[in-house]
Amino acid sequence: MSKPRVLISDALSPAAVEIFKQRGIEVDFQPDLGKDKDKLAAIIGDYDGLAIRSATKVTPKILENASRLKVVGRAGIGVDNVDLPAATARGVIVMNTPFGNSITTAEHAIAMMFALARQIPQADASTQAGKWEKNRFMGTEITAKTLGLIGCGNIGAIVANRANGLHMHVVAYDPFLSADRARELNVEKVELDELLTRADFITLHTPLTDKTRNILSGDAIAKTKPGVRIINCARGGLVDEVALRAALDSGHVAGAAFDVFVEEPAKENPLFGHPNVVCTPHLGAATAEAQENVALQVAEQMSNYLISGAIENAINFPSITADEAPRLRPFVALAEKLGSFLGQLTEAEIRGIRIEYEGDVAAMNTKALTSAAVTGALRPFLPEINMVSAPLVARERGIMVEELKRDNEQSDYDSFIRITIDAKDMPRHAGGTVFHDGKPRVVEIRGIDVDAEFAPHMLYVRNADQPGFIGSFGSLLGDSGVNIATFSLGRDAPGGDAICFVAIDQPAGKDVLDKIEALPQVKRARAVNF
Ligand SMILES: NC(=O)c1ccc[n+]([C@@H]2O[C@H](COP(=O)([O-])OP(=O)(O)OC[C@H]3O[C@@H](n4cnc5c(N)ncnc54)[C@H](O)[C@@H]3O)[C@@H](O)[C@H]2O)c1
Ligand SMILES: O=C(O)CC[C@@H](O)C(=O)O
Repeated sequence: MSKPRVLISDALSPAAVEIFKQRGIEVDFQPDLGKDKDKLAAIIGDYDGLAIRSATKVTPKILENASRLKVVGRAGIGVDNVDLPAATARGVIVMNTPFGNSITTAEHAIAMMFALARQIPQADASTQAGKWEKNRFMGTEITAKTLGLIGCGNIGAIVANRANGLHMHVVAYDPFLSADRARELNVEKVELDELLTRADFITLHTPLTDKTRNILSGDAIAKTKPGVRIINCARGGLVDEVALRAALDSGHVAGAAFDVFVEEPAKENPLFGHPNVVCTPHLGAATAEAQENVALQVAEQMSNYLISGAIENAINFPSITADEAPRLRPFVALAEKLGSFLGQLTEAEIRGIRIEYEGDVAAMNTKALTSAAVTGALRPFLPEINMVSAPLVARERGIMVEELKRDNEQSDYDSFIRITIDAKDMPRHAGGTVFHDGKPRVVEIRGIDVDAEFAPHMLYVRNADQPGFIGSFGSLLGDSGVNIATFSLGRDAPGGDAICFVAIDQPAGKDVLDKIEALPQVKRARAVNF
């Protein structure tokens, strides 16, 4: 059998090359190739593995040409340069290295805070220009100031630790930060509005998701303390750059230090040119130590997978042995999709996730299935979660994960999985099974029987069981140009609570959802995607 071949298309530490060679893998190291997407598309078909940082974009076009590609390894955390659904659809495992560069990135955020407080880049430029402007650069002390952390995961927690050492008071907004973890980190858990009004410095450490995009919007920036300084070493798009520029121009915001931008590479940007702005070109992870860590880790993980099939830190697949894989796969999909359905409906803090297994499925590898359920439930908030890290991520955030197994005397199905998300506002639950065709189906929502396959775009509607609803709902979708693919209905009693779960061919926009919610029988309407 020929040796597996790996392409490294970004500037990884050469330590990775050595690992691949030692493990008997052929390796091509072309550190600038990621910037040339046509050349990458032309040669990717020759490789079993692709090791990248952030410059290489793994697009559907690259994946179409990647006929033998089995694994993409990201030496770093964020996988937003990889089209995950396209990779998953082609059966390509995507791995990351969740912790290797966390300390380095936290240190960059702290360095940016000091650069802002003492205007070091500006003072350096002025001094080296021979100006000696001693009176121009009046700084601010960091000691006893309040640091507002938006996101308190791996990196946020390290920033909190360093800020405590600097005698700052740290307040944190993170819906997944438990009271115990906040105490352990010596941070005060607060809501976002309170953080905005209290913080002298704000630093962002969340992923970019639908819920965090523009978390510092113009409105949010307007609520901040006059003279606040803002640091973003997480992801471009968390802050509205145009609104921030206006707030810098007006003097409301005293300074901003950005490592990441809405468009990267950032050649032009609304923040550029402002005297109180400090920018770096996505250098958060750029230390020799972090790059060595992530390169070694990604090379080990990819080699293990290519040689023995072992899966570690995969974003899109659980750790499963070769024997179990075929039987488990449809139930993994069921657990993840049920979890994802409930996670997408949940806005409030999640306290617990319960997974009940009934019948044959109770005798399977429920650990992998529970990880799949937790991954699905938390991915709307934590897009980088994977099935390996899901139990730890839940534990660290104080989310209680409970597994119950029963025989199927009570159930109509050979195998049945029910998931309950216990959120601060209310519990939500749904159950499903896999039919002989191997397709996962939802068969119960809120205790009401339904029967629906999952589809990429769906509408979930809760309504009162009253005449006229189905007609007006169907007409509304038709008038809005939304085609119904499948339609599943259920109710608890005639004239009682009803549910409809509808697969649609086009995603439904907010305008359509607003119109559905305006129908007199409707209590709630949500778009969910799988
Ligand atoms: N600049 C760089 O070079 C660089 C390097 C490494 C990581 N990063 C980025 O830093 C970010 C944080 O990385 P991490 O390893 O700490 O991730 P993490 O998953 O450990 O932590 C992210 C935290 O954000 C929280 N969060 C999610 N949604 C939220 C919301 N709506 N409001 C508030 N908090 C929310 C989560 O609960 C979690 O605790 C990621 O976006 C990552 O890609 C950037
Ligand atoms: O590879 C890099 O330089 C950036 C890495 C960083 O953005 C990450 O998400 O790990």
